[in-house]
Amino acid sequence: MVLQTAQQEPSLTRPPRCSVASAGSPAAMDTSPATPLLLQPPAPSIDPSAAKAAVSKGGGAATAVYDLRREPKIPAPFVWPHAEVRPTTAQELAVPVVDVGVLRNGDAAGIRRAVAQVASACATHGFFQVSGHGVDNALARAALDGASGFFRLPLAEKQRARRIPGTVSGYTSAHADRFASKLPWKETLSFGFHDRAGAAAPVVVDYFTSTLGPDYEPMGRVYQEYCGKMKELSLRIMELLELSLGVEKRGYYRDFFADSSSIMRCNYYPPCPEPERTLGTGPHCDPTALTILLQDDVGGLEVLVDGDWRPVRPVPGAMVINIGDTFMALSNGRYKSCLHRAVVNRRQERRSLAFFLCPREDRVVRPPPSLRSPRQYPDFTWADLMRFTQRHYRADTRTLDAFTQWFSSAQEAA
Ligand SMILES: C=C1C[C@]23C[C@H]1CC[C@H]2[C@]1(C)CCC[C@@](C)(C(=O)O)[C@H]1[C@@H]3C(=O)O
Ligand SMILES: O=C(O)CCC(=O)C(=O)O
Ligand SMILES: [Fe+2]
Repeated sequence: MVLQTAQQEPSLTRPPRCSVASAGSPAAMDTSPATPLLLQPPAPSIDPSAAKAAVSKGGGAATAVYDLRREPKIPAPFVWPHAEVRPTTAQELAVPVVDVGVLRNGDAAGIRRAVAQVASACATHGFFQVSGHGVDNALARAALDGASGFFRLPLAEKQRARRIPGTVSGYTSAHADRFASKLPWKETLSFGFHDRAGAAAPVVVDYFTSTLGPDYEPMGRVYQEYCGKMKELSLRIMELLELSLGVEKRGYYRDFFADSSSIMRCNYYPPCPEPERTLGTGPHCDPTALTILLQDDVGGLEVLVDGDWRPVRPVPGAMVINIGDTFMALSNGRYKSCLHRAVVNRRQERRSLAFFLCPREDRVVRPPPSLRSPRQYPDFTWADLMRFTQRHYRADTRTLDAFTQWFSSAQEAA
């Protein structure tokens, strides 16, 4: 890893008043000028050996070089509080596999079954898996392998796509450019997928070619097609959620997301010499509306159910679905955003692709009339919540509550 001086994140006028802390998570983003660590993942199956940490000073900024391939134990910034790395219970979570293909062929009994499965999952832990999703294996495989190919590039090449401060797009290693502690043991590559009335401009292809060059056009095309399929699947799932909530206006959620500003995130979790002391992704609810997760066969996703962290076993060909904070607000709290995390292991790298469905930035998040009273959350836009998570608050187990307090106090003061 190479230490560099952090970019001072621009801050909005009124940072959150509340110094909310929950489950040991930081009250608000640590905006002190952290000296970020860049985690260069070991090539696969490298066993750590003797530690070598050299600290050298240059130009007034302290720089330290860690080589995670050699560290016998993980650097302090990656060590999480025990409360958050609590071990997993052995018992896997029985997550229903919902056949969403029934929506395409109008199978009334199948639709009733799917609606009942979704209602039951969302009334408890909020996770379900989907089959009949229409994403062919070759495309899913290409998207997963594309992620491996990118994360195996030399650090300097990946850094050409480094995250733009204050936004979610780009490459990050351990979020070391944003946080000074509880660093997640992962690298990520995120980019936007915007479509208007179902027509998607080649924004993903453009992202790869403009950020990384024309050689990355094929990779951009894979993810452009993949994101298009994810959006189609998201809208079918919105139909099932609508039916399961008894929303009187058919198409309310589907129309709400017809225009979208979604986020695609590739997660890469290198093997870790001390997996029991860190996390790949810390305990959180997704601030977004719906997450479609394609995971490889390694396993690591865990859901908090009745105080226990329960593994979600990868089901070949299925995709994992969970609702996030924005949909919790769209259902006026009827469905809860799901609390989950990702653990790492000693032996195997793990990849997961998360497609986060988000409304158009300026769309006001408001539940359908039949679910509106009493209102649990204020009207807000996705741009408001997104900026909150990118500039003021590290998304954790109670992001929407913290956001609501911050947003309401900012409105009162205005
Ligand atoms: C809007 C987002 C913020 C995060 C990426 C998307 C949806 C999930 C969020 C995240 C994964 C929740 C856990 C903390 C986080 C910082 C992370 O570990 O990556 C969150 C993402 C982010 O802020 O980059
Ligand atoms: O990698 C996983 O299994 C989960 C990742 C996740 O929750 C996220 O990126 O929001
Ligand atoms: Fe998540």
